[in-house]
Amino acid sequence: MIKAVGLTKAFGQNVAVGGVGLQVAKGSIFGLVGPDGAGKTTLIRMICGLITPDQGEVSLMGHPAAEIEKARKSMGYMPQRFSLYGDLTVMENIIFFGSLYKLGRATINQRADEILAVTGLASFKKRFADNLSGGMKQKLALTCSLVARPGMLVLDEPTYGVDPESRKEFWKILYRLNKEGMTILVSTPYMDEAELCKQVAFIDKGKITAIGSPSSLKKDFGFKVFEVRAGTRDPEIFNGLQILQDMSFYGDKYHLVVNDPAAAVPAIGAWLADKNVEMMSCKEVAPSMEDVFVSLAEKEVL
Ligand SMILES: Nc1ncnc2c1ncn2[C@@H]1O[C@H](COP(=O)(O)OP(=O)(O)OP(=O)(O)O)[C@@H](O)[C@H]1O
Repeated sequence: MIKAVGLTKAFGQNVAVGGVGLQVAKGSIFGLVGPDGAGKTTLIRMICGLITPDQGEVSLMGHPAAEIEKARKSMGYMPQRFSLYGDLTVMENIIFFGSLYKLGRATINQRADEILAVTGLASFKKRFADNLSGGMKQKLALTCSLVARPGMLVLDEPTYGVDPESRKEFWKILYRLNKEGMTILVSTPYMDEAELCKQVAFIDKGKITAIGSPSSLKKDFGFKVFEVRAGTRDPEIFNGLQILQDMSFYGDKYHLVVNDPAAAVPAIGAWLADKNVEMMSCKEVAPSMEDVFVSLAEKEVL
């Protein structure tokens, strides 16, 4: 459904996206996953034909860049900052966006009822958008993006800053839409959302570092991960440990990615003992998406 080859975009000296290629298959939920500033928005905007790449090409639903307008008709796009009208009600916003697609009022009303039932906003039709919670605003933005019944939906960080419960609800809606046949490309900085995608492309500093299903990315991960609880919360306590490949710190536990699992437990124990820090537990765990991403990201010296 989406094919991008060698996409590159620089802003002055800053290469926001450098030579990115990816393919999103029909029926997929494809996650573009990476931290703030990684290049997700720039890449999505090139894919949607909203900015012109310096190099590279996109085809959407078989239409090359020159005919991208044809593909746009069957594509929904929810930008990072979706412009809802705060002084219009939920229903008035939907009518406004539906009329942009030249849909008649009867069609908009019928589709609104269907989509509002899915997005859980049916009882808020008359509420002003300004008076919705953050999560509900995102659901309304999604509803507006769906009113044209796109076959493919592109969402740029739709759950950024939304509370965890609302994020879960939002993803349930995406799953339901996908089950009904919609192809979804979604960007996110959240690793728990990466786990929910059928395919994931990790993006870091404008480059794709890996593409695959969450299970294959974890299966192909070449290192072992040890979860350590220790009598300190110093995020830098393991800096300099030789077997250490990468590390993530979660407040009360460390995830140490190591290149020599046989030596890991004694080496970690000796390291902490040397610093007079108690090792409360140390066990091998399955790698998380975050472990994989951190290890693939450009290395900074630990
Ligand atoms: N219009 C622009 N002019 C100048 N620099 C830009 C512009 N748009 C993006 N950039 C820069 O390109 C890089 C990638 O930004 P982009 O917004 O694509 O990343 P992102 O992964 O979507 O992050 P975020 O979630 O923070 O928006 C950043 O360094 C950003 O400052």
